[in-house]
Amino acid sequence: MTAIFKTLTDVRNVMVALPGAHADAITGAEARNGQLTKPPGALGRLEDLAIWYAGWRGTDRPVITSPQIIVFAGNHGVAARGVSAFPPEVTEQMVLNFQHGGAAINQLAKTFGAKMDVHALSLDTPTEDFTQGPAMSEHALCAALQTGWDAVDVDADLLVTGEMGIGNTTSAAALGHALFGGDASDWTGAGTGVAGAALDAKTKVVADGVALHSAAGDGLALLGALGGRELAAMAGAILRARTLRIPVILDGFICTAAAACLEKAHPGALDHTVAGHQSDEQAHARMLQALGKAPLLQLGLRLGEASGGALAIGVLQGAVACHSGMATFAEAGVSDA
Ligand SMILES: Cc1cc2ncn([C@H]3O[C@H](COP(=O)(O)O)[C@@H](O)[C@H]3O)c2cc1C
Ligand SMILES: O=C(O)c1cccnc1
Repeated sequence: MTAIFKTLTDVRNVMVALPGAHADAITGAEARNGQLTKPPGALGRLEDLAIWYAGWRGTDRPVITSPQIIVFAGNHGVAARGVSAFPPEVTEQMVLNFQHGGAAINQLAKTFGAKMDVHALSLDTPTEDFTQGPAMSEHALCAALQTGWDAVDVDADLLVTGEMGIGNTTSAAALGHALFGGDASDWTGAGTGVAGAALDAKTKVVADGVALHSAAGDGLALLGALGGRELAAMAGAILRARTLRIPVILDGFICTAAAACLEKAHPGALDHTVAGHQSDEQAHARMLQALGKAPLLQLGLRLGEASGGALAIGVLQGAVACHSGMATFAEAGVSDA
């Protein structure tokens, strides 16, 4: 299925018709898991992961051959408020770095055999400062969702979405606060290294933005009011992956905030996703908890770019390789209990 997003109604129409996992494949994978040459449960969470992956791929013995990583980049009007330790031009400079293979995510994509695509979204036109009005119009939001939707390789069998956008931890914090409540300080963190009075000012920007837009509407409306083009594109890609039954590994705080908008708009929209890691950005743990997602890794990363999600590809590859490649007790002639 493909879709053209002209208005948010078009997006909502897709969200009410999302496919689920294949029940037969789950049943088959559970049965196979019970016959593999290991004590029951000895592969811990890898067993659940493999069964989850099998369900979405529709086979009890899946393989992962074509992981895709997509990094979306966008610029933020709110960056003019001094909310980042780095200037906005770094967004475009890092896009060039991605294209030349020099960023952390390039090395991780290569390490885990993933195809990596980079999409820069209107970098010369930052979103509006969300303390003054909505970050994006409905038209701009839909265009960014569409970019993400179109970026997914229909032949991929695993997707990781990531981002680059100076100022986007402020957007993600505002979304967390608007979607899940609490105080602005619960959701606002260091990002690239903001501390002290600058962190207090960043927290106030988050509080002001959420106060202005708290009545914007559902998760999609809040994504438009407080998000950024790269966040909307990640949401669009995650949604497309769901329609294609491509499992998704979420990256850090910003990716999770974008994904959370989908879950809030339509509970269950993230059932085809796992949390790749828990970022060091202080509010990521809270956001994962609110979504009921237990991270696969916790390595103290606070980078974004899809880096934590990329590392988790290796964990999922390991889980699926064991599940699909191991001998059963009967095949190996090993006595079971
Ligand atoms: C050189 C560099 C590379 C990055 N790669 C990811 N980010 C990360 O930092 C930014 C978010 O932090 P804040 O909200 O504080 O601006 C995002 O671009 C994110 O992907 C980077 C940041 C920098 C400076
Ligand atoms: O968790 C993240 O994705 C993150 C944290 C800090 C800075 N950039 C990204």
